Parts: sequence; structure tokens; C-alpha cells
Amino acid sequence: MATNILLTTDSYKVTHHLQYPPGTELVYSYFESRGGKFSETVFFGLQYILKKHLVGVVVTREKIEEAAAVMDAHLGPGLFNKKGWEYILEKHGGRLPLRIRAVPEGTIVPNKNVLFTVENTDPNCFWLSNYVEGLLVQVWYPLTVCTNSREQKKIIAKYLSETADSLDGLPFKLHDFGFRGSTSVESAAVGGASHLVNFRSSDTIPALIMAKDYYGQEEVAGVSIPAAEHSTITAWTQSGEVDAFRNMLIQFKDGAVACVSDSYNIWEACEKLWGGELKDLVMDRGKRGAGPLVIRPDSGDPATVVVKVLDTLGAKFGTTRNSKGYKMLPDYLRVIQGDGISYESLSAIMEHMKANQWSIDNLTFGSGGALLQRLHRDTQKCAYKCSYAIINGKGVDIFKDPVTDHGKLSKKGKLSLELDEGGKLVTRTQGTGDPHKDVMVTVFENGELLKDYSFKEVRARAEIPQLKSK
Ligand SMILES: O=C1OCCC/C1=C\Nc1ccccc1
Repeated sequence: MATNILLTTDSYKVTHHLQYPPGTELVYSYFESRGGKFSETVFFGLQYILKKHLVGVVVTREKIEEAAAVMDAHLGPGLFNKKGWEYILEKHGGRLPLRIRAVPEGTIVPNKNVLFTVENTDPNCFWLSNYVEGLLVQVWYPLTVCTNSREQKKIIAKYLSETADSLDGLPFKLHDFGFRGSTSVESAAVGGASHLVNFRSSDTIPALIMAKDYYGQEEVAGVSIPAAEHSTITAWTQSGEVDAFRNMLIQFKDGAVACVSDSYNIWEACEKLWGGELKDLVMDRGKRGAGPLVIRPDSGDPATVVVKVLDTLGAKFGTTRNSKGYKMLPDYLRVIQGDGISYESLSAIMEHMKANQWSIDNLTFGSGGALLQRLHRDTQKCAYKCSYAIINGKGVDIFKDPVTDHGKLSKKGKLSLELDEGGKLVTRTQGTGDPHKDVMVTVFENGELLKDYSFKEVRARAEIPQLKSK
């Protein structure tokens, strides 16, 4: 049995049908990202919520009975809007009489703009528009992961442009390490897919399934490579580390292979093992055109360690200068830094690499907790507010403007999102918009999904403009 939509909400919502003014026929609400950490937001993830929870026949007799029993116990007898849900079952066949209009997924929207609106399509169901708030506001997570991931793409692109021959490696420069640090398999899947809107590199396998199942991404949304973890190295014991490393080169002799090398002493691993006892085996990969050996430090100050690993390997295997005059390791050698990577730490690492004349192209970043978990609803200040209602046939613009925080001022009236003369997205309020110019489209109506965005088109919309030309 799918989740019960009647129970997928906050307790206070359950009695709100008794709290609106008598004669309320329409409640029209909107969702926005007021921003905070970043000045623009990638809109992504609503389709997942719609498909998973709202589309189709979601109200049944069983679910009404189940909910009635829970609410009578939870809130007190007779408070649950049983009649209201029975009306939806009988009049609408269990489909939700709602209209949701949203900006196309992948669109980049400056903060403080309407991203989607929700309204009831049946005047008797005025109480439903905000009953589904909790579920819909959970879009803050994919939207914020996607935005945070994309902001990191901008930083990496900047340093790649300055230090690399091309941006060809960009889609693979930030690798999702976040599965274990996620709060659930589902959030890892949703967050991981959000990252893959911007990149093609991930170890979060559930994300691949989410992109396929909910955004029609038949071709795998992200790639990875054979990689060691500490256990597969330390199981050989410290004296056997060289054998563990050699085994990696033999087991994965053709494609790329990554090997965590800091179990005991990363410096000796680079100097005496990779650059010493195993040097010929490593260089042989180059001669055979095999994929690179990717050496992985995993501790210490990231900027310091990355540069010192590059310097050590460069001294052993030699370097060349690329078209930007920065040093490159031989094609058969690369480095991945998967510890301590976040939006906040990237620049310092790449500045230090530049200062030591290393191209960013030598490196890939892995990010876990910071990529999928160290965010919250206020990172981009996502909120859902009612802006318009119809009471006894009369439309009324609604807003809040708390004297204690005018930053929470909400938008008034019916909203549309339009491109202004300068091509910037702006929100028209109080019904002043031109419906033909509204960028928002109806994605859901009366139980039906009206737009089914593909991951491919979402990625295209979310591209970073100044990179498109390259
Ligand atoms: O360390 C890790 O922690 C968490 C998940 C993955 C992971 C490493 N993976 C990897 C993939 C490709 C190249 C290098 C490493």
C-alpha cells in the first residue's frame, strides 16, 4: 500500500478546514526560495514528489478509515475532516482537485521569485491547497542540493578555465561520496540525483535509479570507477601495503582505478611504493594507454596534502606544462581528494594548487556530507505561503508582514513569473502578470501529471550559461 496522503502532513493541518473564513472557496498558495547562501536557485525535484505522492487515485476508503482512526486518537474525536476526504473520493474518484503551476525543472531562478503555485480546483476543497504544503515544501532538499552542487561547478569551472587546456573534465570533477552520510536511502537517491543534474560522477547508486525512474534517464546518469577502501588495503596489513597496491594494478590493469593511499603514510606510499617499487607497473599503464591510476589521500589539511602529493608524484614521474603553463602529471596518473570537500573549502585548495603551478585537471574532488547532508530548509529559505483567496465569490489578496521580521514579507495576490525587458525572471504580483508571459506551466491538475520533464532537459536548463559557448 502506498503512503497515505491523508497522514502525510502536519497535525495542525488536520483542523484547518474549520479555521478559514466561512464562504472560503479558493486558497491559492505559492512556494519561493528567499535565498541566503546563494543568489539564485535551480528549481529541481517537484516532479519526484508529484509522481511519488500526488498523481493518480491517492484517496481511498481504506485510507480515509485509517486516517480517521489515527486522528481521533491523535487529535481527538471528530476533528478529522472525514466528510471532506469522502467528498474527494466520491466527487473526484480519489484524485486531488488541485492545480499546480511550476517553473520548468532545471530553470535557474533569482531568489525571492515564485517557483510554483498551488490552488484547489473545486471550491469545496479550499482546505486542500495547504494540506499538501509539507509534502511539497520538501522540494527544498533536491532544490538546495542541486543549487549547492551547481555553485561548486561554477568555482571548479573558473579554476579549470584558468589552469586547464579545456573544460572537458568538468562533468567528472565533483564525485558524490554522500550515500552513507544521508538520512535515508530515499534522501540519498533524491540528493544524489540533484547533484547529477550538474555532474556525471557519483558513487551514490540509488541516485542513478531515481533519475531513471522519475526523470526518464535511461542512459546511466553518472559513472564511477573501481576504487579501494581502507579495508581492502589494510587487510593486507602494513607490511603488505605494497602487495595491496600491486593487486589493484593487476586486477584493474586496463581501466581507471583509484587507490586510497593514506592508511599508514601517504608520503611513503607515493615516494617508495607508487614512485618506487611499483613505478614500472604504474608507468606501464601509460604505455598500454590504460586508464589512470588515481591516488587518493584521505586525511590531513586538503590543500596542503593535495599539493604535497602532486609534488611528490611529479618528482617521481615527471610533469609537463599545459597550454596555460600549469603542471600536469603523466596521463596515467591522477589524484582524487574526497575528504573535507565543500563549497566553502574548494577555492582554498585550488588557489594553493595554482600557487604551486598545478593544473586543476590533475585532480577530482569527492564530497559526501557537505554535498548531500549539510543543508537545511533555511539554506535557501524555502517557504510556502498563501497569497490569494476567494471568499463568498470575492477575490482577496493575502499576505503576511511580521513586524518582528519584515524579511518574511510574503507576496500578494495571484502570481506569475515573467522575463522582464532585460531577460531577468521577475515575479508579477496581485494579478498584474500577463498569463501568456508566465514561465510557470501547469504541471499537475486533478490528479494528472501534465508535464513529465526528462533528466536530459533538466540538465540542459541548469547548464551554466557562460560555459555553454565553450
Ligand atoms: O571514499 C568513499 O567514501 C564514500 C563513498 C565512496 C568513496 C570512494 N569512492 C571512489 C570512487 C571513485 C574514485 C575514488 C573513490
